[in-house]
Amino acid sequence: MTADEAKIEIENLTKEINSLNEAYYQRHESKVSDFDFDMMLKRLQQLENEFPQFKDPHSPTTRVGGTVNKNFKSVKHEYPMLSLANTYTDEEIFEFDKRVRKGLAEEKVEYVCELKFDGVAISLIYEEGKLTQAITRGDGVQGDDVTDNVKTIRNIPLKLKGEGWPQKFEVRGEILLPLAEFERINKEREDIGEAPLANPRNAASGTIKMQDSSIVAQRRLDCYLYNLLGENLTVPSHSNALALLESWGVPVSPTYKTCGSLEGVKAYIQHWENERQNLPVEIDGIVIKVNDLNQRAELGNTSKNPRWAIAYKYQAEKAMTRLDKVTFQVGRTGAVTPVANLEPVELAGTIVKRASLYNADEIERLDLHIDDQVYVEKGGEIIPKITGVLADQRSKNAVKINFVSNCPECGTALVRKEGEVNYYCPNENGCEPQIKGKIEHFVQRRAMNIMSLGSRTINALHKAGLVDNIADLYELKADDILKLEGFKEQSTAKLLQGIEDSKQMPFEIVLFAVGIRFVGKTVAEKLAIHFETLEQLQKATFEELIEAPEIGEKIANSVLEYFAEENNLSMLNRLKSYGLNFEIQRSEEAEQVGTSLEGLSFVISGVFEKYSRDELKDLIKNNGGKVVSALSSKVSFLLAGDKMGPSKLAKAEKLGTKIISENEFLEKIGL
Ligand SMILES: NC(=O)c1ccc[n+]([C@@H]2O[C@H](COP(=O)([O-])OP(=O)(O)OC[C@H]3O[C@@H](n4cnc5c(N)ncnc54)[C@H](O)[C@@H]3O)[C@@H](O)[C@H]2O)c1
Ligand SMILES: [Zn+2]
Repeated sequence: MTADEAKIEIENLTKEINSLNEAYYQRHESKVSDFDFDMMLKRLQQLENEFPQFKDPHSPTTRVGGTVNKNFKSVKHEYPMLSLANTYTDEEIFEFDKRVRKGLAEEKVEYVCELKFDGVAISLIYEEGKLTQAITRGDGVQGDDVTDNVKTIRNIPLKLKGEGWPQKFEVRGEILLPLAEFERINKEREDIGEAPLANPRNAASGTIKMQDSSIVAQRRLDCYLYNLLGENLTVPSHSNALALLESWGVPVSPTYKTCGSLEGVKAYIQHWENERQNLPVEIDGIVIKVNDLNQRAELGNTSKNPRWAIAYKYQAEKAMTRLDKVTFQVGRTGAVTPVANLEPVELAGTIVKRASLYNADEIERLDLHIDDQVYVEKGGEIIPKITGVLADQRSKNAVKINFVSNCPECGTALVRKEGEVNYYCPNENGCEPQIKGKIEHFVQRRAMNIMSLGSRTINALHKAGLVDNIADLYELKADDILKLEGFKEQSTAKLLQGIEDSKQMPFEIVLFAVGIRFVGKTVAEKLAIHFETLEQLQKATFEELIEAPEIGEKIANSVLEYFAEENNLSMLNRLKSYGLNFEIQRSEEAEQVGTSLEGLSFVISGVFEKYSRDELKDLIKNNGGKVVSALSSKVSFLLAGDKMGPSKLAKAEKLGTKIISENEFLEKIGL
């Protein structure tokens, strides 16, 4: 390689890696696989070693990849938060061990092996046994203060157990989105027609940087801690430090192991290579660390990594195959998603025929052509995805794949709303998959649970002209159903009974089942509890909607749009006339325990520390008080939490409504 060639390659790699880092750390997106990324970085390192004269002083090989975000207060780390050197091969583990022993003049070395959790790094600061600050890694020198968000993570202790902790210390670890939770969130996103989150790691890093802590709290993040730092720590080794953390109630994964030799390290790597499938969280490898803290100090750090540790990464399984074509699916909400149809190929023990392509931008980014050779990979994603295209193997006249401009089902021109990645078919009431999808959504187990109504029956009913929307279900007659193929007396009676039983479903389920965009199961529950009746929900203004707990602008707008549609109103009216529930059923057992609030009415606003808004609501009612949703001159108190809207405060002041805090309120009822 000539110097000129090296210069060009160094420049190109530097540029590309910087841009991948930016996507990864700022936008929580992986444009290439981690393996490809690591290989690019390694190549750059090699070239820089050979041609140091062309090395950019800010080269990504010398810096920790993350960045600091302007939306958070940035905090300088007391001790830099470094990255880890990584490898995918046994030989390099061997080399690492050799380097370590040489650096320690052939002293005896003990290693601790840990799982390499695939989430986001976090540093927690405890003072007097209390959690006072949580900071992201950022660029390694300074990070973002995300304390409010981290406090919502249930297994992170806000107060330590036991005693004898140093006055101030730091503990570092990884915040993760458990796989089950990742799947739950994606199921819910599917319910409301939103694109799924790509993988647990990117979802965790996106979540921890959210501005609204209440949304963070809904996503049940988890955390494992693995590093204790501070002045005047008396522990001699890392394994002692881990034991100490455990005794204080800090969540340490019990999977770590002390190994006296490289053989032990290798056995650990092998064990977890298979066993990791059974973990509730994702790992991307294991970390090997020198145990003795004095030896660590002797070895020291480079500008980017400690010299006393290395990560062994497992490679995601990958396969190459041919792209046959791209088909376009229309969902219940009208969202059109592209799917890659592949020549079947084996990947991680299963045969893969399809891969998700997410949206139009993804097709464009991959620059896909028919018959392309593509790489498919299974990461945290359930459906495999295309991670690369062999563009140089493409024939000259290959046909480029473009996103369709009309609905593949009904031909209507697709629309793309500003700020959204998806294209939609706007023909809500005339597009087959949307019509059937809405009915399927309504009857599913998690909604109205009419299990006698499968998608084949829905198809048949629709084809026979009996059912065009969910309200039509309640007008079905035995005679009509009996005319359908395969229906006898008994199956017909069962179907009608299932429909009849669904009338008992509570309001919050009905609200979810009717399929308002962005109103998933949890959101429907929140809306039902807050507004109590359909009538009140329907009357709610934008301001009143966003006042409801955990309801943001996007949901508020979608609810408003839904009720502005004449078709929806007449359908709701029909459902009401058939006897479906449109009012919350308050449990009668909620006993009244006191009368101290009799004759008083309350508006609750903001975020509270000790009780949720619903709990506060119950406390008011149980003590004889009344909760109302809007301020007026008749309201006795505004129970105000954090982050209350300024307009509400101004209104209360104008009306002369008394404002009380959570603590004052609790005192009032003797709690
Ligand atoms: N696909 C992409 O586009 C892209 C872009 C940038 C970075 N990346 C990936 O991210 C990596 C760089 O990120 P990085 O600097 O955070 O390195 P890293 O994630 O490979 O390793 C360092 C991190 O590992 C974590 N970790 C998990 N378990 C640990 C344990 N038991 N002990 C110590 N640390 C533990 C810590 O958060 C630490 O900061 C790259 O190697 C690449 O794989 C991918
Ligand atoms: Zn259509």
